[in-house]
Amino acid sequence: MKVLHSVHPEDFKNYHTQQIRDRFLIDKLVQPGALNCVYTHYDRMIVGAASPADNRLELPNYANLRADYFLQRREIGIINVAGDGEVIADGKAYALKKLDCLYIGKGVESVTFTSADPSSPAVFYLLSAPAHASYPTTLVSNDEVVKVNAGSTAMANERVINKYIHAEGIKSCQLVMGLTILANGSVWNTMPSHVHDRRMEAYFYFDLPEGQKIFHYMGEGHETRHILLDNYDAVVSPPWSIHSGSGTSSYSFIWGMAGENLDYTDMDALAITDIR
Ligand SMILES: O=C[C@H](O)[C@@H](O)CC(=O)C(=O)O
Ligand SMILES: [Zn+2]
Repeated sequence: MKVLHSVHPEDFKNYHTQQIRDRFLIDKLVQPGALNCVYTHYDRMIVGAASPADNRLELPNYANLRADYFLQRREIGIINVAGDGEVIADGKAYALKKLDCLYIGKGVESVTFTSADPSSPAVFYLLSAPAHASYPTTLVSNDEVVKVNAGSTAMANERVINKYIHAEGIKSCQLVMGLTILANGSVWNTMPSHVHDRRMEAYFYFDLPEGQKIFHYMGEGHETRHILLDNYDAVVSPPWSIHSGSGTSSYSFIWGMAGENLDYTDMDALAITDIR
């Protein structure tokens, strides 16, 4: 499993384009018929994707983990962003339509992924953090999840925030996870920007039309840089970094965090006029 190491904010100021991409970009995650994971040293979050074709994919026991099985000391959040699929956790099957979320707790030994129709395969985005207690495996569909309206058309940031795994939602040890859908014509996410020193974050962009790009902004609020992303690219955000994006089209993205707490609202906002 590929490893991403942590970066100091003073060093980041000197990074050129390729260094930023090498240190923070997680691309080529989604590959037909394959499961890929990247181990980050930001709160030891593993970022992955499973896209079964006509095959069954298994969450592997990576050598990096030195564990008996993947979830021996970990929990995982799974969101499907494409065709209908199924996840089987220790023999129990869960059907996930697009935008449904499954949490699987520490101690589940076998996790497998399949697509209902190989011509319209599921794409399961995966986030896994270390866990020290076992919480029940829980499926929450997009129909039943808590939705929060944010932004406005005038600011080109009208969007719906869907919160799945957090202090008042699906119970977890440290994983916080959800997804945000931009309204047609809105292109700005997470603007005004914020940081949360107590948690890292990873963004995974999807439903970006072919030929379009995401400008994802990162860095300390007074020292920002950008990185250009494609559909199905993920990017890690260190605790000292803003994480905001604008697209050349509307899009959606999955956000996920791990760290000190499960409080979604524990954020320090920056005034738009203070961003440099
Ligand atoms: O810490 C929370 C995350 O950055 C996201 O939930 C923000 C987001 O989805 C948005 O404003 O659109
Ligand atoms: Zn955030």
